[in-house]
Amino acid sequence: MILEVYNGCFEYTQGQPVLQNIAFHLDCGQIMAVMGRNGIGKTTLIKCIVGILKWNRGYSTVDGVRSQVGKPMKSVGYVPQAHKVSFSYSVRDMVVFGKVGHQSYLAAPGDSDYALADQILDKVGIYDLRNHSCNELSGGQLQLVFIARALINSPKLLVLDEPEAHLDFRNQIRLIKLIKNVVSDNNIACIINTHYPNHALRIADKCFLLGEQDYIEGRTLQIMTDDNIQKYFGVYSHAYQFRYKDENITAFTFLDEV
Ligand SMILES: Nc1ncnc2c1ncn2[C@@H]1O[C@H](COP(=O)(O)OP(=O)(O)OP(=O)(O)O)[C@@H](O)[C@H]1O
Repeated sequence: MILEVYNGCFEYTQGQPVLQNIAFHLDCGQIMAVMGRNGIGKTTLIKCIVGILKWNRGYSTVDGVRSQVGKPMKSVGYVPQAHKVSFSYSVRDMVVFGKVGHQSYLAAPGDSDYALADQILDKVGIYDLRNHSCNELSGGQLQLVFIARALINSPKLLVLDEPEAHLDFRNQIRLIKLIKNVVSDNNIACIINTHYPNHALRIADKCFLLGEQDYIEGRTLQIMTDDNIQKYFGVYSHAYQFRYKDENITAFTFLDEV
């Protein structure tokens, strides 16, 4: 087991809980999609797991180590929600400095760090951008840079907050294939916050559906049902199945709001 959340509770304002008695675990090689309405607490959950926020009650561990505010965990590769901000670094430096960040602040990156960064940039599909300044990138390109940066430390748990937000269709597909490959090739685990149920159905072993009063989690196909979509999103949907390249695909069409 790589991640365990035990009875996690969190509130920003006393008496107004956002997360209540959250409990689940994730094994190596598994991907979990976290889904729920806007403002329900998905990012808050992720921030508690990576130690940006402190659980009010309960705890979480990654690879047996409890998350602690102010102590970034080397075993976690965290990619926050994309914000278009200015970075004058080149793409390569941005990725390499992700590694140095876990070493002494005096440590300068070496040739092997840059070689590794190039390898990861190639894997993520943005090798050609390696010498561009991050300031020149689109929101989607910058998002891919941050994913490469998260991968440079060989994390055991990859935590992605709406990574597809700025990506076009082709890059969305490339990203979910990349996540699936990175997780299985390295036998790591991944939590992904997403507003795309079809992505969850395509890559997630488990789903976590967060509601106002409760949550459900379990195997993706058991959680992502028309009834649960109606209950947790207030939307009528229709799930359909088909085969593509020897794979059984399940996908949703949204029909109307409840
Ligand atoms: N720093 C903060 N202080 C007080 N309240 C906050 C803070 N950050 C978030 N909240 C509130 O906590 C709730 C959960 O926010 P969170 O960002 O976790 O939602 P989310 O499910 O990730 O939303 P979205 O899908 O829109 O990204 C929201 O009501 C939000 O307004």
